[in-house]
Amino acid sequence: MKADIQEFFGRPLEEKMEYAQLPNGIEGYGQAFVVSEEQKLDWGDMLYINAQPINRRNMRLWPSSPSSIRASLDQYSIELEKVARSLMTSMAKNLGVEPEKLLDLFKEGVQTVRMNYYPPCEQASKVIGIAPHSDGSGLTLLNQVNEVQGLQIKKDGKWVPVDPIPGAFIVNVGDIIEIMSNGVYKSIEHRALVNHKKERLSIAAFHDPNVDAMIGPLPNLLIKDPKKQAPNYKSISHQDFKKLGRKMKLDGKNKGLIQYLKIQTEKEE
Ligand SMILES: O=C(O)CCC(=O)C(=O)O
Ligand SMILES: [Fe+2]
Repeated sequence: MKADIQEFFGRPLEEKMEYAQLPNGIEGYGQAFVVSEEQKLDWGDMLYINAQPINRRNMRLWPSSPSSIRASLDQYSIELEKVARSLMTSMAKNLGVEPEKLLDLFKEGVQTVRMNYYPPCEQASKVIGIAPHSDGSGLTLLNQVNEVQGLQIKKDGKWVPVDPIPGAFIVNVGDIIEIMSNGVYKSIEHRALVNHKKERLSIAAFHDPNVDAMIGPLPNLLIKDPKKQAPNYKSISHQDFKKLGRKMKLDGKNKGLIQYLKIQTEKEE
């Protein structure tokens, strides 16, 4: 997977443009979160594909060269889905909820894969690879493809670098798990910086519930713990969640969709 994607991004622009995003779509080769003509663009290209369920795949936008890339993506998608489910099983247990209550929402779940390519930039400090955001997913498995540092997470108000460890995945809790766990698990705000000499690549696999799922605090969780009985987030259909998410430019976690869905308690105000 790593070698294939590295090769893909190294191909001439004309070839990559064969898989260019269609108007008003984000699937394919291009840039994410472009919502206006005026905004400053992130310093990176991406290839974004729908991976699961299989009927959501648009093979027109899956590169066919290098010749192994489709098979690699397919295998990658299947294996990562297993990892995500196993992590969610542990998370549900940790919440005191039967794993099926969470896993059922992710059955026939939507998985998308976003491959990021950040070219080097002489003036690296003046640009950003990917602007601060929390993932709108359930769970993200992030793979830093080469050993160029760039990812940072926000911890206690400060940006902390996450060093790439060969063979390791970074697990990001996304907004959907934050909502489903009623805020017990918090989605993580992160961004990617650009290196002034070296290119950087990453692959993010986003694991989302199935298209018909309702996104809201798990009812069983609310019943179980009397202290958590009040939902801290509004419930919304998965489809509306995605529609709203797409309209928002990446602008940190505090202004994102998760903030909009939060039910403010007096304590926090
Ligand atoms: O490149 C990275 O390490 C982060 C990518 C990312 O946050 C994303 O694709 O959502
Ligand atoms: Fe992200």
